[in-house]
Amino acid sequence: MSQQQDFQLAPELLAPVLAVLNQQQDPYLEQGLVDAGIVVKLGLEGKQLQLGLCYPYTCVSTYRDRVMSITKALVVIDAIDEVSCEIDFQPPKAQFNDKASKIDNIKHVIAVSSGKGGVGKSTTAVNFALALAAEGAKVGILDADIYGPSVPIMLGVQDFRPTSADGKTMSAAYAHGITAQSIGFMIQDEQAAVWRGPMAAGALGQLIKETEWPELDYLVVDMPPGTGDIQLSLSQHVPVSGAVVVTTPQDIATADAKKGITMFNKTNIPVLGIVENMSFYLCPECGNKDHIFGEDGGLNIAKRYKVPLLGRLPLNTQIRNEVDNGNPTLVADPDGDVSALYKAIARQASAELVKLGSNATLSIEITEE
Ligand SMILES: Nc1ncnc2c1ncn2[C@@H]1O[C@H](COP(=O)(O)OP(=O)(O)OP(=O)(O)O)[C@@H](O)[C@H]1O
Repeated sequence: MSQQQDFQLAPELLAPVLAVLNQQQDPYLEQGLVDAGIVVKLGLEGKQLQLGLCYPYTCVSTYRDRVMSITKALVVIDAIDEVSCEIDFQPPKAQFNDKASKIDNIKHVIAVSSGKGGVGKSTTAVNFALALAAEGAKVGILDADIYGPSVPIMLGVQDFRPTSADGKTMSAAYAHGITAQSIGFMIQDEQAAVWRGPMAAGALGQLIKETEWPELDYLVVDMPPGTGDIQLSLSQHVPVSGAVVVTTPQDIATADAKKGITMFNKTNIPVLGIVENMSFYLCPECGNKDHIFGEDGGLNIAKRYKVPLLGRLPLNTQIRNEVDNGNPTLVADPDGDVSALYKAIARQASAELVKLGSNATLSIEITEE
């Protein structure tokens, strides 16, 4: 439970109110609202019920519908004519083990990874981070794709240069409501491409630990692609609460995604779910859905590894144009259908973290295969 309960109702009213509230199932936690610890405050003023809810996962865009449905159920009780509802969001703090070097200010680190390059991992990481923020969280993104940093361009902050007031820590960029750090702010693309493993690992460690992160609920880490390349020589400890694995549906990509899941399993990092990117092409002319890269690849992996399929994103010119021009879909079209898909992914991924509970956090220790 994220907050202390403050229930100030007479026992004869408290019982039916709690019963009604617990009949309301949380769609992600799959529990009644009371059992899930979401109901934190109850009081009565005249015939107005004062209800306080505190969600442990981000879901602001669903508040309105939820309050309407809760109110409808509660006003059936005689003593209640109306409901005044306050809603808060408090993610539970992850329990870091001793080995992991904790990052101050950051409650959860979520790695976004792909077994293979070019599947849209960075596009997904950026829109996922913005979706978590749109759903009510304080979010940062760390571009750990040392060999091909694309987050600066995707967020439209490629001209940002970190500064340091004390010579020890460096500032981060702030774009579209999220904080961003990237090696791309410091070096030219060609420089990174020739780095050897230890140098890249050192740079990544510095980026994480020496950035002045504000208070963050989630730090999304856009990992380098792959599991068997130089990325795995980045042997270090980063406390990670969970990983999101991005794949496209075709066999060659899903085979690599499986390797990614195996890597996370070996390092005890829970996989929060799979995102199937470029799932289908929806013809704007005739509405025909074409599964260009095959069908159900992501779904099949999700079933095989018993992890959720968090969402399926279409192959869509809008997604490409917007993110490649520094104005990702969540910013360019926040209320559109594609943004709704990213927000659903954000809600479910953050809810999966809650379901994992205090077992969630272990350290990434990436070593050579
Ligand atoms: N769903 C999509 N529809 C259309 N274009 C997309 C989609 N997702 C990503 N793209 C485009 O595909 C290209 C590659 O995407 P991105 O850089 O996110 O891939 P990546 O997996 O991070 O690549 P790398 O591993 O090489 O860093 C970009 O131009 C991006 O705009």
